[in-house]
Amino acid sequence: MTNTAIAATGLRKAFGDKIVLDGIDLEVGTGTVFSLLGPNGAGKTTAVNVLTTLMKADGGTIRIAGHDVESEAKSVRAAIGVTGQFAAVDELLTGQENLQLMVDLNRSISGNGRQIITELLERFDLVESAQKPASTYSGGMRRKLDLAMTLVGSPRIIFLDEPTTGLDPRSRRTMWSIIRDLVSGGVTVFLTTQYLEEADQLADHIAVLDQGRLVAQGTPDELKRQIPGTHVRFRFADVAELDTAARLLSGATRDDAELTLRVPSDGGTKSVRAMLDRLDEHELDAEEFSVHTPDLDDVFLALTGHSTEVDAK
Ligand SMILES: Nc1ncnc2c1ncn2[C@@H]1O[C@H](COP(=O)(O)OP(=O)(O)OP(=O)(O)O)[C@@H](O)[C@H]1O
Repeated sequence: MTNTAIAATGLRKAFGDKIVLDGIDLEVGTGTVFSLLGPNGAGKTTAVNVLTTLMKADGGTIRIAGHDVESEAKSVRAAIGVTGQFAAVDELLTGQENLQLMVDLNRSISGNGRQIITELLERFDLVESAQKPASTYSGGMRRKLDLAMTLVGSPRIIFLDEPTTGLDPRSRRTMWSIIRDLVSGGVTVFLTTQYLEEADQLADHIAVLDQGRLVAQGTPDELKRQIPGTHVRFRFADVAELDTAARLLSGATRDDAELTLRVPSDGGTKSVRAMLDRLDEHELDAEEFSVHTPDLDDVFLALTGHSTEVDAK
């Protein structure tokens, strides 16, 4: 048994002379959420297509659940579920019929198909609409049905290509909690998103894709620490304390009106503890204390030189 669910090395893909994936290496641990983050057109869907055997890479090797994507495509397909941006949902069929179709198509199902459908409808809160055509569903319901259809065969590795694009905040949160439940059940999730908050919320590991390359990889916190701007903020009871603290902590900038000090820091426990110890030595007690890390929008801007704002529509 391997602890790596997805491993890709030197992944390359071009359309004509447009290089979309320019030598990508990535590794996703079993039972973790990996988020491939990038703006529109960065190559996220292409990466998913190549990893899931839907498209042939021009170069590189990919192993999914220990199987080589090229020589063992069938085993790879049996191990994965894919939910794309363009839902597999048939608008004319009801929710239940869509799920039944997946059951009928999925020869590997061992259990009772009817029971699987009932459980999925309940789990995704779709029981009441189960007999209605999917054309009457909201965007959020359609996404849920699409994911439910992906789960019919109980895949252990799931690819979610922009699962919440276009959803309202409430439906997005519902989808997040469904994804978290899947992961707590041991499922590995490969998630693409243009929403930095989504990657921050869900992912154990984030890779930032820009112009065919991964420009950064790490945990959300590691990424945030890579860029300048992380700082620790203290608030003191009076100006005298603020004065003393400002002398003790190097690089601090003060705000006399707010009685706060802002001290550049990597936000790590070691450096924060050192600051607190220093204040403690002089019997200074901050009234408020917080570590500020930039959000992922800042990270993207710092790493790629452009924001995702205009694209994240
Ligand atoms: N079959 C194809 N033929 C030619 N060019 C393609 C093809 N598929 C994708 N591309 C191009 O490759 C680039 C990456 O597309 P891709 O869909 O992978 O990006 P993405 O990051 O998923 O973006 P989005 O968020 O818009 O889905 C785009 O410039 C796109 O136009």
